[in-house]
Parts: sequence; C-alpha cells; structure tokens
Amino acid sequence: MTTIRLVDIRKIGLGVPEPSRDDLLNVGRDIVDSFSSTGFAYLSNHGISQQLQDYTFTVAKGFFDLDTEQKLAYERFVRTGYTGYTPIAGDNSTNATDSAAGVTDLKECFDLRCLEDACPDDVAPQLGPQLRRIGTACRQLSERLLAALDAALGSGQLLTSCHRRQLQPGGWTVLRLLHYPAAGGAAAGRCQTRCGAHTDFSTLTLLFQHGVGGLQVEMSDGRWISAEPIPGTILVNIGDVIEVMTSGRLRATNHRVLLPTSEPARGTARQSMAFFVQPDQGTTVAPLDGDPRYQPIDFNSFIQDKFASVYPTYKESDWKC
Ligand SMILES: O=C(O)CCC(=O)C(=O)O
Ligand SMILES: [Fe+2]
Repeated sequence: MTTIRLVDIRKIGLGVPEPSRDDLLNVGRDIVDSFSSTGFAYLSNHGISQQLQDYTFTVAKGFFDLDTEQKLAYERFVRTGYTGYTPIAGDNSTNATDSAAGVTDLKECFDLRCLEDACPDDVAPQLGPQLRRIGTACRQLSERLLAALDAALGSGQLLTSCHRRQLQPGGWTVLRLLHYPAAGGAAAGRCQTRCGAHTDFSTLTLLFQHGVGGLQVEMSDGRWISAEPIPGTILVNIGDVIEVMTSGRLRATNHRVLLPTSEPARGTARQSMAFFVQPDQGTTVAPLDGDPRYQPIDFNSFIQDKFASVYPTYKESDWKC
C-alpha cells in the first residue's frame, strides 16, 4: 500500500545555522523520492517550534470566533486586497479543477500576502504579529527546501532565485489560516465539502494540521489515502509549478478535505494553516528539459486566472503588493 513518506530534515532544518551543500542534496533527494510516489512528504525536525504553531492556531481561533460582521470588515478582494478574510463559500477549491464545479466549501480563511500588510488589529490585536512571526519562520524553511530541491533536481539556483520576495512586495507567496466549522445540524447549509478536490497553484505548500484530520490525497490509480496529522511534522506537497518544471515527472497531486458523515466528527471543527510558496511576480515557469508537451506559464496570468475561477468576488484590481 502506498503511504506518504516521513523525511527527517534535521540537517537542513532551522536548527542548523547554514546547511552544507551535501546535506541539501541528500535531504533534497529524500524529499524528491517521496514526491515521486505521492506528491507529498511529512517533514520532521524542521525547526518551527510547536509552541509557535499552537499559539498561531489559538490566535486564529480567536479571530474566526468573532462576529461575521467584524470579519467581513476585512473581506478579501472586497474590503481589502490579497490580504484579508474569506467567508464561508467565498472560495471554492474545486472550481479550479473543473471536475465538480459548483461544489461549495464549508471553510473560512484569513490570508497574509505581505508581512507589512494591515491586519485586523482593532478586533484581533494578536493576529498580525503572530502571522508575521510564523510567516517569517515558514519563509526561512521554504528557502531551505527550495535550495534542497534545486540541488536534487539539478536546477542550479532556479527555484531559489524566483522565490526571493516571499511575503514581501513583489511576491505571490501567501500564508493562509483555514477554519472548517463544525458541520452539525443545519450549519453546513448548502456546503457539500470542507475543501473540494484540487491541486495547489503553488510551487510547494507547507501544511500544518491542528489535530483534527480529514485530508485525503489521490493516488495515481484513483484511490484516496488519508494524510492524518503526525505530531511534530509539517506536510509538504508539490503544486502546479513543480509539475511544469519537471515535465510531469513530479505530479501536483489532487487532495481534498471531506465533510465527515458521522458524529462526533461532523460536529468537530478543524483548523489548518497553509504556506503557499509561489514564484515572484514576473516569473515565467518552463520545463527544465524543454519538453514541448508543457507550455511555459506566465505566473502572473496563471494565478489571476486561478483566483478568478475560485473566487466569485475576485477582481483584478491592484494585484501589485
Ligand atoms: O486544510 C487542509 O488540510 C488542506 C487545505 C488545502 O489543501 C488548501 O487550502 O489548498
Ligand atoms: Fe491544497
């Protein structure tokens, strides 16, 4: 049976001041090995402290527990730009893949695009500072992972050099808090799933799951396997960018979070956090080997088309950070 591998990244984790080239290559190979079977890997000994993660989920919960009107004052693409709050049914993942368009996600989110962006300080004073703290750690870790992948894929400094603006003006990387409310009784309304099946539009995604599982990953034979949270690990997956770069040798894998059908799981809320590592503005992504089956992607247009397909409220205005 295929399972998602666990990769010990201690030698390139944030506990090490500067990883050696050999360690980047060796850990990169282990990660690529895991990606080639499932598109995912659990990373242990990454160096992002449990306390930092736990407190972020506590602060996030405080924000999501606010009144809807207070959260809607920061509605993404309506009251704010790329940093902001997405209400339930405001972003439907499945629409990006066309496979089941019209399916509505029972989730709400808060995204941070640039560290200096305004956050809801009046109603959630801890949210901005905490997102900046964990966002900075995620950026540092992703820089290590990109360097390891560059070494393992033989791409020189290609990945490293097109992700220099993470959470800064000119970058597309984003940190997203997700909250899937309890779905007991009528709460689910017209929502049919927690997060519809999709691939990520990212290069890589770092996913933090807060205790409650439900994430599933599609294998190449069409079976879905569970990606339950493993304490102390971060789950990382490939997005569309790496699939194009490697001409499909590494595939961006479909994944989803279903609404549980039975109690008490249905009545239990779920929280997660995703750090979507995405190329800087102005990047064109092309297959490393020039494979003509994969057309180069202008990432600015690519991501805006994706936003337009998942966000009913998306407008192209002001995409510069
Ligand atoms: O909440 C999760 O575990 C998955 C979320 C996800 O896949 C996404 O937001 O792209
Ligand atoms: Fe995803």
